[in-house]
Order: sequence, then structure tokens, then C-alpha cells
Amino acid sequence: MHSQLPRHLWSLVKPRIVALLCVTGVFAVYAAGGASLGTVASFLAAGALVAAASAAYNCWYDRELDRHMDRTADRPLPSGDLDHRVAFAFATVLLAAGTAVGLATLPVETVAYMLAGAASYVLVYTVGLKRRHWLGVVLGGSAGSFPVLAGWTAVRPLAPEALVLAAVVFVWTPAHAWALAVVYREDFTAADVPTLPVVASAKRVRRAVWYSAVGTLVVAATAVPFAPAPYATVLAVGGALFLAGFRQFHREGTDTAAVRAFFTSNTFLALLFVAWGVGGATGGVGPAGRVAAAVLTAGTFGWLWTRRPALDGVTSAPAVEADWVAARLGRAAEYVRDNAHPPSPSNSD
Ligand code: HEM
Ligand SMILES: CC(C)=CCC/C(C)=C/CC/C(C)=C/COP(=O)(O)OP(=O)(O)O
Repeated sequence: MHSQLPRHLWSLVKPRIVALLCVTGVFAVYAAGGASLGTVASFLAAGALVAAASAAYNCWYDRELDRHMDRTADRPLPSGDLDHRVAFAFATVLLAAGTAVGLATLPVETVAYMLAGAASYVLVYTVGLKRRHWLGVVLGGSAGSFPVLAGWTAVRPLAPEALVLAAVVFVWTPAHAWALAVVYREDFTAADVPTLPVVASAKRVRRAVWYSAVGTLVVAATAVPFAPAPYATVLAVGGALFLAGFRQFHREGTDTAAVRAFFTSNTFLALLFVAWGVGGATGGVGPAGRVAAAVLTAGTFGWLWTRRPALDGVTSAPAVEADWVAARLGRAAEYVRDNAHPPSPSNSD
């Protein structure tokens, strides 16, 4: 069992989520004008540790609830592979280490935003709202905005641009979470988690997800006047593809469309922040830079869609389309074979 401990602890911190939080946080540092490599490294270490701690506290608190969902039942705490006291101690060590690194190297305001993010995720969302109200994802989802505020204030005081970037994550979160909850609605129902797809009609969910997706673009667009050129390019190209993903879900409401929308949403958010950060860090970007941003954005979405990521066994649309084509071709081949009788002797002359 002990040889499994590192793997269990790793799964506790939800690494992919922490990675996206680090992307939004670090590129907010660059969006604010950039900082020395040392400050960026400290920010990454403190931010990743605090975010990892909050994910671990979430897993610790939810260990009973997670036993009721197929998606989470085999996590180390609900499966009994990891002692919950070890998980709690681990989360506390991560939180203490992240806070200590932050206080030693970053402005206190930055550390305060990191801790506010952790409090929002663990106390507001996990403890307070997740089991009680569908609005939990909206209010608790504000946790995702804090890494942006932390990143910006590591460089300079808050400014309207930072608030817009933070608002982009805030408006983006419900679309992300509810698209996913559509695919896992039976799991959430079994665990009595009143997320929107559990408590509302499919039509209402589609509409709410669509508003959140459109709202993300509208809020992101308000930043264009003070954002560097690659940001506007990624917003235009990526925004169109992001909207296409969610439009398909809005129209069809299928699990397949929800999966595509979910993965699209993560990619789009990451690219927006990368574009602003890279644009901010490199100063003036000419037409070549804009074209590169457009090609990279379209290429990333294309790669993602053809890679056919899956959730709960449901693949995103291209795989289904490919299967559909293969099935049609297979059926056509069968038809040709079954109907290709050799000419009967009576007709042969
Ligand atoms: C209350 C708000 C949120 C809820 C309810 C939510 C829910 C979820 C859930 C249930 C998963 C699937 C986890 C699994 O693999 O079992 C997930 C994945 C993920 N979430 Fe969220 N999320 C929220 C906010 C955020 C925020 C703020 C971010 C980052 C900015 C984020 C980034 C991600 C990423 C990167 C993944 C992994 C996708 C993958 O598997 O490739 N989420 N989310
Ligand atoms: C600055 C800072 C430290 C911010 C932390 C913000 C943070 C970790 C946000 C993530 C929100 C999230 C993944 C919710 C899903 O939990 P869930 O319990 O619904 O998902 P699960 O069912 O997969 O456990």
C-alpha cells in the first residue's frame, strides 16, 4: 500500500485543474507587465501548493459523497486506499507550505487572494453550497477568479483589466461545470448533488450553458481595447470555435456535444490567458504575430477535436462522426456484397 502513497496523494490534488489555474495565474502575471523569473517561480510554487491544498481538502471533505458516484468512487479516499487523516494532514502541509512560500516572496495581497480562492473553493463551494444549491457552481466558482487577481497583484495593484480577466473566468465556470454535469447527471443524482442538470429541465440547462458561453465572450470582448494584439486574434478565432462547440450543445443537448463543449471551454480559457500574457510580455506584435496566434488557436482546437477526448466513455463529436461514417460504409459494403449475386445461367446469354 505504501508504494501507492505518492500516486494517491497526486490524485488528491486534481493536477489538471491545478495546471489550468496555474496557466491563468501565471499569464495574469505577464498580462500585468511581467516579473523576474524568481517571482514567477515563487508565484507558481505558492499558487500550485495552495490550489493543490484546496483540491485535497475538497477530496477529504467529499470522501463519503464521492463513494456514490462512479466517476469518483475509485478515488483513494472513497475506495479506502488512503486514510482520511493522512489526506487531511497532507492538505494542511500543502496549505502551510504554499502560504509560507507566498509570504516570504510575494506581496501579502497576492497571498490573500490565493487564500481567498482556497476559502471560496473549500468553504463556500464544497462545504457550503455543493450539496445545497445549484448556484454553488456560480458562487463557489468564483474560486477560479482568484488566481488571476493573485497573479496581477504579484506585479502591480489591481486595475480594471485584471477585474475583466477575473470576470472572464467567473462567467466561464458555469458553462464548463454544467456541460460536464450533463454527462455525469446520473452520478450527481445518485449522490444527491443539486447541480443544474439534476434539478432543471434539459432545455433550461442548455439555455443556461449557452448564456454562460456567450457571456464569456462578451466579457472577454470588453478587454480588447486594453489588451495586446494576440488576445484579440485568439478571441476572434478561438471565440468562434468555442461558440461553435457550445452552439452544437445548445441545439442538440446531447452528451457528445456536451463533451466537446467542455473540452473546448478549457482550451479556450487557457489560450485567452496565454495570448494576453505572451502579448504583454513581448510588447508590440505585428501582423506576423497575429497570424501566428490565429494559426496556433485554430490548430489547437483542430488537434483537440481530432484527438477525440472522452468523458465517462462519451467521445467528443468527431469520433462519433467517424464511427457513423464507418458504420455507413460498413453497411454499404454489406449491401453490395449481399446483392452482388452471380448472374443466373438463364440470363447468361
Ligand atoms: C465550482 C466550479 C467548478 C466545478 C463544479 C467544476 C467541475 C469539474 C469536474 C467535476 C471536473 C471533472 C473532474 C474529473 O476528472 O473527475 C472538472 C475538470 C476540470 N476542471 Fe473544473 N470545475 C469548476 C471550476 C473550474 C475552474 C475554476 C477551473 C480552472 C480555471 C477548472 C478547470 C478544470 C480542468 C482543467 C479540468 C480537467 C479537464 C480534463 O480532464 O482534461 N474547473 N471540473
Ligand atoms: C487560488 C486558488 C487556490 C483557487 C482554487 C480554485 C479551485 C481549485 C477551483 C476548482 C473548482 C473545482 C475543480 C470544483 C470541482 O469540485 P467538485 O467537488 O465539484 O469536483 P469533483 O466531484 O470532481 O470532486
